[in-house]
Parts: sequence; C-alpha cells; structure tokens
Amino acid sequence: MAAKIPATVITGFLGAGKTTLIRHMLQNAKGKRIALIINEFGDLGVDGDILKGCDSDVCASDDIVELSNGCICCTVADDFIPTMEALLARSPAPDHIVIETSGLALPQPLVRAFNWPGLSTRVTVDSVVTVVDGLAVTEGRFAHDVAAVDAQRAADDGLDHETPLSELFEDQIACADMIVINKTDLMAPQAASDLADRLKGEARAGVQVVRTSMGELPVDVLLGQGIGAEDDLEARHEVHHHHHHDDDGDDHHDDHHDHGHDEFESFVVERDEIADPAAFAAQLAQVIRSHDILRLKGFTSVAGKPMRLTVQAVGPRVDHYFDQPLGQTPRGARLVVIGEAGLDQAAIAAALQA
Ligand SMILES: Nc1nc2c(ncn2[C@@H]2O[C@H](COP(=O)(O)OP(=O)(O)OP(=O)(O)O)[C@@H](O)[C@H]2O)c(=O)[nH]1
Repeated sequence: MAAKIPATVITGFLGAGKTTLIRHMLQNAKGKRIALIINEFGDLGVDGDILKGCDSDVCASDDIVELSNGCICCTVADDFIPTMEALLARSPAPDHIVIETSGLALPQPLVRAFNWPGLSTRVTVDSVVTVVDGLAVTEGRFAHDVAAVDAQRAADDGLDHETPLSELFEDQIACADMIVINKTDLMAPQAASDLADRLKGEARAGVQVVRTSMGELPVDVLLGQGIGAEDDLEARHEVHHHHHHDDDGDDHHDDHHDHGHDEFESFVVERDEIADPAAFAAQLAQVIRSHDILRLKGFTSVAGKPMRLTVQAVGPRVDHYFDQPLGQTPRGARLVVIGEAGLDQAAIAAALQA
C-alpha cells in the first residue's frame, strides 16, 4: 500500500503569523506539491487572497481550498473530511497537505478527524505546529496572564474561569508538536529566550520550541516531522472549558461544535477609498485602541494609485503595504474586524468610515 500522505496542522491565535509562515514555506518548497486548506474567522477571504497573490508557481490557486462555512474544528464531518477526500482523490495526489486553522480553532478535534475511517489509512498528521505572536504573549495581551487573572479573581469571587483567549492559547500549546515563537524582530533577544523557556515548561515533554520572524522557518524543519499526532491524542490535553454544557450530562467525544465562538465576533466594514496610507493606519490604530479590537485586516484602494493596499493590524500594531494591481476590484475599502463579543459595531464602523 502507498505510504500515507503527511498533513501538517498550523494553528495559532489571530494574527500570530500563520499565513506569513505558510507563504514563506510555499516560496521555498522546491517542487514539493503542497495542497493547502485554509479556514478563516471573518468572511473576507484575506488570507486566501494573500496566498494566491504570491507570484510563485508553487502556489497555484487550485491547490488552495478555502473552508468558509465556519470554524474548521466545528464542521469537521461536513466540511473538512469531504475536502480532504477530494484532495486525496486528485491525480497526482499532493506530496503534503497543510491545514491553516482559524485563530480561534481548537486543534484537538481536527487531529481527531484523522482517525476517521476514510482518512486514517491514507493520511497522517505529520505534526501540529502552533505559531505564537511572541510580542503579544510577553505583553500579556491575550495569553495566560497569571497576574491579570489573579487580580480579576481577587476583585470578583464569582469568577471561576479564565478568559476565552487564554483557554484557546493553552489548548493550542497543549496540542503542539512544535511551537514557533514568531515576531522575534519586535522583541529583545532575552525576552524571546525567556518566552521559549516558559513555553517549554507549559508544553508536553519533547515539544520543540523555535524562534523566528516573518515565519522564516526552513521547510525541512517545518515539514517531515513524522509525528503521527492522531495516534497520540490523549496526551494532548484539552483545557478549554465548554461554556455551553448540555444539561443531560452526556459528554460526547465530539461535543466541540460550539466551543466559545460566541465569545468572539467579526464583521465587515466597507468605506470609500482612502487618500493617504500612513494617515489611515494611524486612524486604524486609534480605533483599535479605543474599542479593544483583536484583529483587523483587509484591502483598500488609494486615490490615484493602481495597486491594492493590504492593511493588517494585530492588536495596536498596524502594517500596510501595496501587494498587487487592483485589477477588476472596485475601488474602495473592505475590512474585517475581529474582537471579543460585545464590540460596538456601529461606533467602530463610523470611526473607520470617517
Ligand atoms: N514584525 C513582524 N510582523 C509579522 C511577523 N509575522 C507576521 N507579521 C505580520 O503580522 C500580521 C499578521 O500576520 P498573518 O501571517 O496574517 O497572521 P495569521 O496568523 O495568519 O493571522 P489570522 O489571519 O488572524 O489567522 C501581518 O501584518 C504580518 O505581516 C513577524 O515575524 N514580524
């Protein structure tokens, strides 16, 4: 029988650098036929567009499958498994499959899907790679922040659970075979190495922790780890609490269908094209700060310019760059905004449209 096709699961919180890492991998894959499955939170398809827009023949757009019917780990049977089966039926079959989960996905249910009868004989999880925004974690912006949680607890006796952000982070760390501390260009070397030590302590024994920036990991380090994560699920402890327990008490093994998604929300804001990228970036940074936005990304045209401007913000940091000709895209801006539930959508839209 033919060898199983290896599949790498790339996980990591919103804006950690998963798409950047995958783009670097595709550009350095040296002829390996890689099929990509990507799943975004928010419905603009920004990551797919960024990957298809990279002018390299290794990432032909029909090798990229976007799953946009919700969170990949919650729609495993309806969406993910049929997509995998379709990829496996291709001739020639891909050499490697890479799956980019949404920043809010729990990796465990996805890994579990590889034990499905139709998949288990044909693919194996080469490794689970968790990309971490090193700067955001050291700043305690979303990760498990002991001091902040303790302070909250002290202030509120009724509080018996951690924030959804820190729970997601813990699950993504607990499931990892390799942790990539990304964005080290924004960190002092000592802070990056302290974080590496800390995450080694939180992860399972033997998990590799590597440091990088712009996801520039050698392809041979990233792919071909040969772990077989689906055989080892029990070790990948799931810490995420379910906030929507069935009262009948029967805990199904696949009861992650609505894990915490209603704790986050996303929406799209459209506006007229902008005049000045730097001024717009400053405006976005202001809106992000005043409304506690976790992630904002999208595209806009700029008055008088033929290129599309990509805008990306992770917490308070806003990046913008021209990436490709506008082509047929109508002029104007489309932005997806992601945050914890309760965002003031009308006020945010008004501030972004000002
Ligand atoms: N300075 C710096 N910026 C980075 C690095 N890696 C990624 N970025 C930027 O961070 C932003 C988010 O990166 P993505 O690769 O889109 O992150 P993602 O994990 O795919 O994010 P989601 O779309 O939320 O899933 C982009 O603006 C990237 O250019 C890095 O190592 N250093």
